[in-house]
Amino acid sequence: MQAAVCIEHVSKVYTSRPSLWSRLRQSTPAPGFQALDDVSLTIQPGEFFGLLGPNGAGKTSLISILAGLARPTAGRVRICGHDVVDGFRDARRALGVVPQELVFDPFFTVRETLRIQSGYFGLHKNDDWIDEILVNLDLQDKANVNTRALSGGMKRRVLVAQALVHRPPVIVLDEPTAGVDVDLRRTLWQFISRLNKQGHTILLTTHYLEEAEALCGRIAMLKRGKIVALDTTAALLANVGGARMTLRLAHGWPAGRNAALDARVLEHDGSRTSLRLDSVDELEILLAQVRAAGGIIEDIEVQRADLEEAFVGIMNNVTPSAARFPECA
Ligand SMILES: Nc1ncnc2c1ncn2[C@@H]1O[C@H](COP(=O)(O)OP(=O)(O)OP(=O)(O)O)[C@@H](O)[C@H]1O
Repeated sequence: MQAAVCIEHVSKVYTSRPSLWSRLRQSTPAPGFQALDDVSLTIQPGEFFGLLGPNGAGKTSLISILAGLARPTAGRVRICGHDVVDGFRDARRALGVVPQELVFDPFFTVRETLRIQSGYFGLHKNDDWIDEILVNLDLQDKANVNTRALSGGMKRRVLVAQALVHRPPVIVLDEPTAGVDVDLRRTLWQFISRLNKQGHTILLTTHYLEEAEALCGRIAMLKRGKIVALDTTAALLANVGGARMTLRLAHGWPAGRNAALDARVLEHDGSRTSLRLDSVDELEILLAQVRAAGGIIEDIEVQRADLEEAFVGIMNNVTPSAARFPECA
């Protein structure tokens, strides 16, 4: 089966143009900034795939390369078999991108904006599908409203609609729910999930890890431009074990007293320290070890492990990741 998205050994280095001052001084130009470092991953048709990472990890850089807005410094990307550089038009036609930034031409209504976008793909009688998108995104009342008169959340709906006008088999959503109310989130995810069930491949970046956990079948995590985890959501959750225990300690964590205990630490946050708990049976043993190490426990909270756990653990190199890089079909 041909991959929906195939990313092979992609690197991206942003080179800064030397300033006039440094050129006059004939000083050496600053080295480029490596935003992506040998990234490889394959997304199969029909997958709901999550791309996660902290701010600046390289998610938008990767999406820009997918969309043909930036060129990789090394490596290649194919969308449904089309190279994003050599076969730009076909690759772009196979892709619908919901960008992070709200950018609109302020002179057009919502319907005009969607008709113009359809025109870019040679679709001149697209109103039936445009109407369907408007209804599904609860935008039908705004069809004839100028985009500049829309609220931020409404504008984001229009961005989603714009990405879908040409019914792309692959839909990329770059933080689509940032600054969006609960209603739109629900409407948006219902619609996107339905498109996914109809066979569309979805690539989602988000900082809302509970959304990624609920929606994505597989997840890749990026850290400083490198993939540090790539697996099914279920496997990533299984790696973090049973639960997280958070302790509030009177004099902070007794670091360096018990190496095995230190290795359990997921996160320190002021007087609170979170530990990995593999099973409930361990609770009493760990509490006894903390006390024996000199920790004075003031409060205890136990939570089931979630994707946030996996994310924090992997980013802090605590949780083993299962990075596998299958070849593209
Ligand atoms: N045009 C550019 N020129 C130079 N550096 C850039 C450029 N675009 C991005 N960067 C840098 O590349 C790194 C990755 O940025 P990118 O926007 O891809 O991260 P991100 O994972 O999408 O972050 P966020 O979650 O904040 O959106 C950052 O350090 C950023 O400052």
